[in-house]
Amino acid sequence: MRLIIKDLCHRYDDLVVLEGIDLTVREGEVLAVIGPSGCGKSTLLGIAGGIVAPTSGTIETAGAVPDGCLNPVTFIFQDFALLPWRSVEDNLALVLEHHPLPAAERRERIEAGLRRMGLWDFRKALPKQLSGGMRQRVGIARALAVRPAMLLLDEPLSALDAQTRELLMEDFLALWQRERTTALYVTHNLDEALRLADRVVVLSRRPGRLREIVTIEEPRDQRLQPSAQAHLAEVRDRLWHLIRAEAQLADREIANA
Ligand SMILES: Nc1ncnc2c1ncn2[C@@H]1O[C@H](COP(=O)(O)OP(=O)(O)OP(=O)(O)O)[C@@H](O)[C@H]1O
Repeated sequence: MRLIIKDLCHRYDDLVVLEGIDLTVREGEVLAVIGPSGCGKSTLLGIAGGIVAPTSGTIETAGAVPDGCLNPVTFIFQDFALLPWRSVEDNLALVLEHHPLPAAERRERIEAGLRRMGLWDFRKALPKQLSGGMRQRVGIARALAVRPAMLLLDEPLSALDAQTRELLMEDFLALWQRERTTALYVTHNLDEALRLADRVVVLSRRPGRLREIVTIEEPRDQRLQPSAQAHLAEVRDRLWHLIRAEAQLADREIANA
């Protein structure tokens, strides 16, 4: 599935948050969105997922959805958004509850999701009994249980320590290798963007406008190899300069206000 955003603007009362965004998330790509704090990244994601109605502009989806897709556009959140009183398997069951599925298929989807994320042995555990990384794995397994056509990820690794983040990045890489699910991935972390994304969108300071789109040419599975490092370091520098310039301008605007 692809997502086509045209001339999108959004404001909360008098606060203009996004302006003139034209953007296509292509079929099967991982598009990372970075930008200074408060520039409207989460708002853009909320609009893409239909939970925030834009002030103006259009959002369309196009293209095929996977067989058995129950919810084409599915979120993965930073805080995992699990129900604390439900076991791991019941958190997965939750997203299937309102769909008329045969019991066997329901069980199969839950088991497949749990096994895929290495959670089968923890299916009876409550979220509080799991580490942060495991909880986010439950969040990912739950998202996958509906066989989404597009994932919307709002800083999914930012609540995790560096080591766990690394492991979860490997999980995402394996996921995208296997399923090529289209993804819009909001992050503050340049290393995550460089590791996971096909393209990186840089938003300006608020109101967020499209500042630049940078393509990362290296195949994802080769980005840790020494031969890729020089070019990735260049891309990183470029992204960092863009972000830093925007953040500095935002600071100056606040100082002069
Ligand atoms: N529901 C809301 N009502 C009013 N203002 C809001 C609302 N949601 C967000 N904002 C404001 O809109 C601006 C953009 O918020 P948003 O969360 O989209 O930015 P962001 O780029 O994701 O921020 P961060 O990088 O800090 O996570 C911020 O100034 C925020 O305070």
